[in-house]
Amino acid sequence: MEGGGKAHRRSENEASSEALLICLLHTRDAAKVKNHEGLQGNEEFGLSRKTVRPVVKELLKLYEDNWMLIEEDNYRVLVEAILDSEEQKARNVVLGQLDAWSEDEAEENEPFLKRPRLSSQKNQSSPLFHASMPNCSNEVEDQPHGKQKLAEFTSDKYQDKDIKLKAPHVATYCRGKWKTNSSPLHLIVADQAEEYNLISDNESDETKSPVPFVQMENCGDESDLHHDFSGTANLYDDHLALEENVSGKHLHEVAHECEPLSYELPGFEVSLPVVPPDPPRLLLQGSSYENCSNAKESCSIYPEVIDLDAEDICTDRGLIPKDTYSVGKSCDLEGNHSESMDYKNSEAEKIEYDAQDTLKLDIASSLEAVLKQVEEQCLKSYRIPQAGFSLLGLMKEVCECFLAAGTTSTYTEDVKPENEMSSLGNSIDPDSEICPAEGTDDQLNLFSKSTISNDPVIIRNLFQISPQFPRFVGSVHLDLSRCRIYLNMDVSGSVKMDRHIKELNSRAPSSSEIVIVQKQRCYHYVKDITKGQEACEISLINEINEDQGPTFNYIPKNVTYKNACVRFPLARISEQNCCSNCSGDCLSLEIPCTCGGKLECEFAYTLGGLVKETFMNNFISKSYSVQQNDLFYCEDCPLERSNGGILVGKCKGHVFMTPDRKGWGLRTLEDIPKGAFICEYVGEVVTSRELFERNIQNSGDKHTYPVLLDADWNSEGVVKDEEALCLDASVYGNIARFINHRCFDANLVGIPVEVETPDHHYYHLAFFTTREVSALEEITWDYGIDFNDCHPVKAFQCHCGSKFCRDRKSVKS
Ligand SMILES: C[S@@+](CC[C@H](N)C(=O)[O-])C[C@H]1O[C@@H](n2cnc3c(N)ncnc32)[C@H](O)[C@@H]1O
Repeated sequence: MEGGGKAHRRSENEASSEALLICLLHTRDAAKVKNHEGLQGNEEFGLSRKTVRPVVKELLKLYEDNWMLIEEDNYRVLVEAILDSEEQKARNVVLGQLDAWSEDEAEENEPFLKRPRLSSQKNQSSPLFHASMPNCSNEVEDQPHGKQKLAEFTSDKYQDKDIKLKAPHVATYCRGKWKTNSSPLHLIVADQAEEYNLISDNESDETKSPVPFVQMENCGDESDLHHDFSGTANLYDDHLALEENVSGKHLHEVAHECEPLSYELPGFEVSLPVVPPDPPRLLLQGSSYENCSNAKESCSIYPEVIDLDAEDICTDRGLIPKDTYSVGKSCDLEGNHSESMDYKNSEAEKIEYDAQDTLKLDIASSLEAVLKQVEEQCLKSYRIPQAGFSLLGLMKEVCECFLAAGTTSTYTEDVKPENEMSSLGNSIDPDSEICPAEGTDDQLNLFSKSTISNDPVIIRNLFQISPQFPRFVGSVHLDLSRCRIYLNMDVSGSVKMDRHIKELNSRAPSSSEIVIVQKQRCYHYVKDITKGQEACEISLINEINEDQGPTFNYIPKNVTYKNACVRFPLARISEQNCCSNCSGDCLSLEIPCTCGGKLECEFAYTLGGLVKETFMNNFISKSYSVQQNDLFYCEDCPLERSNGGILVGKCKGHVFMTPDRKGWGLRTLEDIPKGAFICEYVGEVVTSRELFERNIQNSGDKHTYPVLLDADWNSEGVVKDEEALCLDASVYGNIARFINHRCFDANLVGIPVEVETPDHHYYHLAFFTTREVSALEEITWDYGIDFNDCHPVKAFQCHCGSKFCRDRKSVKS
């Protein structure tokens, strides 16, 4: 029944539409069109029902019988579709190459390859950015633009009540003795659920900016990844897979998503079905690494060269890609790459593109005819005086404009390349190598070194400037068909162009080539080193060398190794220091609970969850004595919350390879206020004896700087060394194991915090910021090492860079 009803509606719509169209052609007045009764059969404009009907039919099919979409903008869609259809018919006659195409076929195929740009869309960026992932477009609508999964360190949602803080018992082992370290420790934590927007607010405006990142993120399965890397195919798909894309969308959305690149230059529309897929579907970026990581744990994120070589593109049916054409690469844990994108497996497969030989226009063999045709159309459509007009000349001009724009990063209003990049935490090295081109000819190098700006060019802007760019199939003076454009995809997934376009002497002239090459500097990226064990993802990135990260096992919480005794008799704990009502929000109580009493009715945390400044300052400056400190515990401190997964958020810090010989380090991607909880130092709880044995086994090769927990500090006697508890994060640990040392002026302090009930009474080491920390700043803590003392474990040479550096050797060198 439903089907019948639908058919009925369609029929009605068709009839109405024909009438409306005819009326529209006559009046060009939507108001009059509204009242269209009795207009059926009007053929005043020579448009027969036969002409109109199939177009209307297709439009209705395309818009799922949503007549409103067709009706919008004074039926412009319909009019354009019919005109296109008629034009196509005319072209077919001129070319004499479309004999096999029946009129109906032409009507069916052509109108939907060219989407009318509504006047309101004139200033919009290329809709291709919206359409890069046909199979994902529906999801995109619901996603925030360019949101990156990063986390937040601040904790303004904390409603912590009392926390129980103890004196720091971080210690180092020296001369067979543990030294309690009065220097702070530190560490990192991520929490909360504020998403990080990779693009500016402006950019997230749909009308101004593409949504490359979003789209890819939303398509996070493996196949999507492949799409990412094979952007060319995607782009092509976007044009051709119109019908697959437009399900039930508003016309504006549909047009925005599906409009072909060739819109501005009408001549290109002819070659839409046969032009090679638009290469830099830059949308592959953002997502590429995301998806790559989704599929695998880590990867080298860059695709292999995508070379749209003539041999790859031209087939016996014209410029149709071979099966192997799209060459997105995926990678496995070892960074091995494998071909991941098979054109045949792409969305384009759905398109009647190369499947049934329906396209018989052999443009490869008649490029001149096509150009001629396009020129004619340009002349006709734009009333260009014929003398001197040349399509290739026009293309050249566009291309040169693009190239010129590419030398500055200020060619679009909404481009903020540096900001974008820095917000990603990816430093853009001005000295980074430009990928060498084959057949380099300095004379043909469009960008001399001196004119190359250091600013990255975000590729999407390229499309904003010249949506037709990938479609250049020839040139007059500058042989664009032989140019390669080198694109780099940075670790954030953004594609940057190296503004390095060179003509290739060695290449056959009939191909457009877009080459995506991996930057020579090796990047390594792991999306989430926690493997999903934390509430937020914590990525690892190496922009410095090929090190792919240490081998260790991520654990979100301490684990107890063998003999470590973490269960202490309750009798050892001063009960009056424990608050039985601590499970609630102590901070909100009018009369502070017992927990606060021990801190002179001062709670350690602000309502925002930061460690209070007074407490912090006291803590840092105080000379701690174990026995002077009371035992506290609290179930609602930031640390506990993070352990309980309450602080669900997206990590806003990551592990990175330091450039200054410290190995891996940890840095924030956001500004962090003073007193913010960063993370806990997590590792294996071992006894000092066990640790000693480990060090022996490691033959002193490994630098292990364990934290001495020394939990039994409330007992009367002195804790024996062999029973003292330590945290060893060398094999099992969390992100804190990546925090490097800095002498004295580190930006973190480690504060012992008790978060468990007394029968699990050892403290946790929580790291808090000692000052405001800026985005991209490395997070450090003072290990408390006496570099000039002998140490059972081979000490590293300190490269902390602090003017207070205690390592004399380092200071000298
Ligand atoms: C807890 S790990 C920190 C993460 C470490 N950088 C890595 O790559 O895994 C401590 C080790 O980092 C290195 N390190 C930390 N701070 C350093 C500094 N200021 N100068 C030189 N090396 C440092 C030392 O090798 C030390 O043994």
